[in-house]
Amino acid sequence: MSVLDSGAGTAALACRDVEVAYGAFKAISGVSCDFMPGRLYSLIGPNGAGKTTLMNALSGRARLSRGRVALGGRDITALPPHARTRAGLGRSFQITQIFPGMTVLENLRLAAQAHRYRLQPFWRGVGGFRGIALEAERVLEDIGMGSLGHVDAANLSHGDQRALEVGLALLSDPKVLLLDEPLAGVGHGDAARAVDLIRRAARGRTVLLIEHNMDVVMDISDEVVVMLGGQILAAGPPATIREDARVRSAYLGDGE
Ligand SMILES: Nc1ncnc2c1ncn2[C@@H]1O[C@H](COP(=O)(O)OP(=O)(O)OP(=O)(O)O)[C@@H](O)[C@H]1O
Repeated sequence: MSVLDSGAGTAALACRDVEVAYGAFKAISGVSCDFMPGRLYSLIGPNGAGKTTLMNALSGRARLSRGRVALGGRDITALPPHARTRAGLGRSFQITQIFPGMTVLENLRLAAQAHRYRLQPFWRGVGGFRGIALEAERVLEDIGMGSLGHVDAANLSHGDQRALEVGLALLSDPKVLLLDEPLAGVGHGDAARAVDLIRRAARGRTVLLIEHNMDVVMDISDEVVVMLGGQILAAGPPATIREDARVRSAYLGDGE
């Protein structure tokens, strides 16, 4: 099913006629998408195409000048980012949100605690603390960093820091996960591990990924959404996108 189809069951995340304007300049306009449950989507396009702006519009970090966003059929257009997270929309944290001077496990525990507190502000008790510790340890294993729990987060390799960022996003167990360039700065040797992590993170959830590495995009995606000039140029399975003449001339054929 194409991301541009509508009315074919409830999308995990959807937007309709979304526009984000900075003054007179429309960074994105007329963007409508359905991201279906359990599927992995990559958002591609040349620099300045509007990929990050669309992701910000979905996560609540960019103000819409027009359009709607829905999560599991519920209109979340008016919700701020933290309320969208609580509703099941996760986004990978930026590297600056990892606390250096704290271990990997402490970072995960702190994020788990913050998430629980947002869900239930008057949450208390030893059982709760135990739950947090278990959640942090589960995610630590999920991101393949079981042996690095006691390492200072500041001393992690770039690849491990990106993996920890994904782990922080997984603590809220989101139904939909937005990942903005999770492979950025990851060395060639770590890329296969990062791809494996994304695949595992995608199990049972919808993932939307911004990624510049075309080999990874074509390998990992169920569907590829191509943006150009603030609009969606094409969307479909990797094989279809690879053969699309408009996409080739706009993007794939431009030497990237
Ligand atoms: N806060 C802002 N104020 C003004 N213009 C902005 C702002 N944020 C983004 N833009 C502009 O909106 C357009 C889309 O930017 P965006 O970052 O979404 O593109 P992108 O596809 O993510 O690019 P890249 O691959 O380089 O990250 C660009 O022309 C950019 O300069």
